[in-house]
Amino acid sequence: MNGQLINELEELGGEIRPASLKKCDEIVIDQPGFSAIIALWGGHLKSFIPAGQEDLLFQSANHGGDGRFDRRHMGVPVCWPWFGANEDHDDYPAHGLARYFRWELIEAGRFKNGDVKIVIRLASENHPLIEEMWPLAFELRQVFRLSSKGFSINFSAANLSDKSMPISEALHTYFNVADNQVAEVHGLEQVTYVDKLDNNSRQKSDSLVTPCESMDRVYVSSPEEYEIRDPVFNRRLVMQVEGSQSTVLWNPGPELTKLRTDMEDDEYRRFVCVEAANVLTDAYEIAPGAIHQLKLKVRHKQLTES
Ligand SMILES: O=P(O)(O)OC[C@H]1O[C@@H](O)[C@H](O)[C@@H](O)[C@@H]1O
Repeated sequence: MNGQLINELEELGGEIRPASLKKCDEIVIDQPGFSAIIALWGGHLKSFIPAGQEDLLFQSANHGGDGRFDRRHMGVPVCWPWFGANEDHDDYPAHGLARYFRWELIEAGRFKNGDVKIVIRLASENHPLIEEMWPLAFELRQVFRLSSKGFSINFSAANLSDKSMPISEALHTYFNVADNQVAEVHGLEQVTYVDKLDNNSRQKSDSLVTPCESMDRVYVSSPEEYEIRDPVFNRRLVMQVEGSQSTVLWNPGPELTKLRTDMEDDEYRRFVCVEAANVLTDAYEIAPGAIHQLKLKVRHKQLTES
């Protein structure tokens, strides 16, 4: 990492925490209104804590294994260029490659209004293993905008190859909730979803989602705004998306969590994954030379605040 970037980061009240996760650095930003951590391993926004509040993002106490494709459940994993299992290679990791490689910091600064701006990049040409597993050249960027009101991620993918690139993807956010039994997801009422825990049957419901447990749903053609209400933390987490046609709602519940060696038995109680995605019928192709953007904006508000 070059010295100028480190100086720019320090001017923001930021620092590099060396070799913190999977032998990669983390960027730590400490501001009067919030603190945030971006792990360069996988390009995860790992933590975002507004002043005086609980983290908006969950981190598992279980660090998973040390292998490249062992996961740690936390923050905002980037699932790209495929979501779920790889259709052609059953030995490839679930949810693509982007979350398993080291991203690089390329910019640290501020937007005009003073919000913190951090830009990171993952280019296939820098990783021989990516080129072996996914022969179409690409460059990914995440532009993080961080302020006391919340965070946004502008994820972009450029197809640098001369072939169409088939994509299914998600910003697989692990939201931190005090108790999934009373947390509620609003805004997906009357939207058709594919229920992966019920033979991929298509369902629709009139009501908000609660408790947020033992569910694995893909809402297709979903709206651009939805939210989590957390009565214990007394807050709403309002999500606005662009470039995302699907929303995935996931919580493994007690039985599936017990079967996992990479999550503690009771941790399912403390997160809900609400994922800005393009999957199933919303999967798409990026034309040669084209760029696709997926944007997620998360604002925290008090429960009664409009
Ligand atoms: O890869 P992770 O972080 O363990 O997440 C796994 C889950 O991710 C969800 O997005 C999928 O819908 C689930 O089917 C899957 O089990």
